[in-house]
Amino acid sequence: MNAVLSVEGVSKTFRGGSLFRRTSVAALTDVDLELGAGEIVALVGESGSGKSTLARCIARLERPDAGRILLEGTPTDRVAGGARGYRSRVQMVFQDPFGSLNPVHRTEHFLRRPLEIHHVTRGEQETAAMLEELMLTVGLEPDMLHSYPHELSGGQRQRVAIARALAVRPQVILADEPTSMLDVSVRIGVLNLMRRLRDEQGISMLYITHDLASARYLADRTAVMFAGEIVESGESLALLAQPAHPYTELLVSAVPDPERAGTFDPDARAALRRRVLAAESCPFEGGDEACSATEPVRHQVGDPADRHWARCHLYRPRATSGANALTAGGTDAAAAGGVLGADRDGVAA
Ligand SMILES: Nc1ncnc2c1ncn2[C@@H]1O[C@H](COP(=O)(O)OP(=O)(O)OP(=O)(O)O)[C@@H](O)[C@H]1O
Repeated sequence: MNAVLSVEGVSKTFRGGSLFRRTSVAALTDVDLELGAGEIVALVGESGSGKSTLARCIARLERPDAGRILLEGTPTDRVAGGARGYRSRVQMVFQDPFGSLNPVHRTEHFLRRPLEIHHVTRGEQETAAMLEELMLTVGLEPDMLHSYPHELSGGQRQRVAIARALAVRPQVILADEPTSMLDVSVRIGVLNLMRRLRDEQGISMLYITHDLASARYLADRTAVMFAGEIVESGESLALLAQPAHPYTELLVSAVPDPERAGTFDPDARAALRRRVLAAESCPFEGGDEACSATEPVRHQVGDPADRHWARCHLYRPRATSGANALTAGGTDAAAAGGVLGADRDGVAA
């Protein structure tokens, strides 16, 4: 598959502290990621693993210290039309639909502005038609163009934010936890909208989430971030059925599974999770020494068609995949309903 977006060896360290007590956080270390045309890739990992920093680097809101990001083979800072040209092709949708829409403006304002700034439409008639089309595309009544944000529900606001991103006809949408602040009942609608936009308009998406079940439901591929590195990646169904990195296993084991209650020890998992969150080096058994001696290489996992790999010294091929909460209900959204409803802490708790 030809990559629309390629992230190659990107690193980013934040430096801070006082003159006498410098601190630094390696938010991203040598990250590689590809997004194919019309592909949805989920980026999963716990809070602080570097997901948003990666999205912000791709959106040119942060500058990487090393590595490069290419849009159809062109470095992002050399894309025709400069920053505005790039932004018309790569749009970001943020987590907070409440904070991202200025309360003093009506919906129409949010959609009209990008049309005008990026010269998408010519003349009032074309603009009015486009405004209506955008509303219908995201499943909102055109009447709501006259509504203020406080008159809309959270789900409706996030649809307006998505319509605003669509206004410039982007090739790529970076969606940073777009459903985590929405009521459980409307999350699935927003995920279905994103899927429909990919199917109908061929838009590629990077979907950042804590919610593994929604990654499985929506994304063709899933990449797992741990402490600023991508430690595992593959077709979502294969990866989540057979997690190979111990960190992915830990995330999967946190997904509520009424059928398999008691198959893992919650105390042991909580203790491991505390070690993971405090970790500066690999906290998994035997990994620390091995990882500081040599970088783990990528191991292919399972069928090559699944493009599934993991980077871990502990990796050993397994004969069969094990069932877990994410494999129990097939791809049916209803089966995953309880899990799609997990809060940002639901997976991470
Ligand atoms: N502007 C900044 N200055 C200093 N440190 C930062 C900055 N932005 C992010 N960080 C740090 O970089 C690390 C990665 O943060 P990032 O927000 O990318 O993680 P995340 O996986 O998106 O987390 P969350 O899911 O909570 O948004 C964290 O340790 C964070 O504290």
